[in-house]
Amino acid sequence: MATRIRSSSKRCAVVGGSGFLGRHLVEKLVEKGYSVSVFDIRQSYELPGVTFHQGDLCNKQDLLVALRDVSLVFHCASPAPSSDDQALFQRVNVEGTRTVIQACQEAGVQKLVLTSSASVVFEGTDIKNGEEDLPYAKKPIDYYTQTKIQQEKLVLQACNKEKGFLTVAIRPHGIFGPRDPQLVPILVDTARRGKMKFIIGDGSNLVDFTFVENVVHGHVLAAEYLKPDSPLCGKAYHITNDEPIRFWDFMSRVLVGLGYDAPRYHLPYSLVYGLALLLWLLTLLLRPLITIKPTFTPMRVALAGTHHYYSCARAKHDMGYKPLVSLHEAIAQTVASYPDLRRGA
Ligand SMILES: NC(=O)C1=CN([C@@H]2O[C@H](COP(=O)(O)OP(=O)(O)OC[C@H]3O[C@@H](n4cnc5c(N)ncnc54)[C@H](O)[C@@H]3O)[C@@H](O)[C@H]2O)C=CC1
Ligand SMILES: CC(C)CCC[C@@H](C)[C@H]1CC[C@H]2C3=C(CC[C@]12C)[C@@]1(C)CCC(=O)C[C@@H]1CC3
Repeated sequence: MATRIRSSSKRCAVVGGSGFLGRHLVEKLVEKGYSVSVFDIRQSYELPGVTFHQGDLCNKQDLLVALRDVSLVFHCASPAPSSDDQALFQRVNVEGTRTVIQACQEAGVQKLVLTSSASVVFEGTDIKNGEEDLPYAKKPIDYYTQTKIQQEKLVLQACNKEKGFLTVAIRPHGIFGPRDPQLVPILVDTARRGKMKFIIGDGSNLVDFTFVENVVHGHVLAAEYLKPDSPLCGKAYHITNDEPIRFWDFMSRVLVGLGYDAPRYHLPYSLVYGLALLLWLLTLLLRPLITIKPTFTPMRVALAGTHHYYSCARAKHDMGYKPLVSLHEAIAQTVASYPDLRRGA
């Protein structure tokens, strides 16, 4: 490891800071008096007090410039799960994370907080109140998750108290909130195309949806509690709203809030999963000729039709985590933030 440069504990960098979660995190850090550098392949906004560095996290030289004099790094960059590009996930989430770790060590960064995912233990079957010590999925639901597992292992294994390099992983689940490019837009698009009429399964499956501000709060707490003598070193933490909700109730509340009808008709889970699998195989076969982007992928069907909610008791115990915004309030704020997605808009 290279010679350490003394850096202020209030200087931090957010890798992936132009993204949905990253930008919310940057805004909170600025509010809390941190001086923030954003490192991302794109710049999506400007904010006083924030320095932007555009580059690919697979390039160590680019990273080193952004990490100069920084003591704390948040790594929340990833290709979008929907990209379904195996080589890209491997390059960015695995090789790129290795590069982020090396760059942090060379730049004398003391703390690295990774945004992992609760899905690293999910294999498409029920998880009820899952704790962090569940084994990693042997058959992850997609390439994205497969590389999130490898990424988390790399970051946690890099924790080294003797060398003064501390790491921790935050595992959120189903992040939503203002400016989210995934969950609400995909849901509304599906509704607008008349495909949100069906409930997959009996509709009783409980899932965690986590408001982005609570996810940010978990990251900030993790950074502040990560010290050589703290239990956080080299560990993973679930961060959720701590209010599991029926998947289809959540979808209905968002849809109805935006003026659409709630799904009503039930379809058997195994039928929909089987059809999604067939469609996925078909898209693979046809890929050289045409690109099809199915709405109901096997991954989405599994996420929509099974129980998967996680305990955040460890985060409560080790870093005093408590969600700041209730699910009720979070849904209201989210719905109000999308006037353009309202029915008829
Ligand atoms: N959205 C969700 O429901 C969940 C997300 N996560 C994790 O949270 C993190 C943030 O996710 P979101 O904010 O939703 O995604 P996002 O797609 O909005 O943000 C990711 C950012 O990473 C940047 N990025 C991608 N490849 C890069 C590269 N090679 N070099 C530099 N920057 C690069 C993108 O430009 C983007 O700004 C990700 O690590 C994701 O795996 C975990 C659980 C749930
Ligand atoms: C078309 C509908 C049946 C459902 C639309 C909603 C979905 C787009 C979302 C419901 C659960 C979400 C989720 C993720 C992405 C968006 C959903 C599938 C993740 C896969 C994002 C990345 C992660 O790390 C895990 C998330 C789990 C929940």
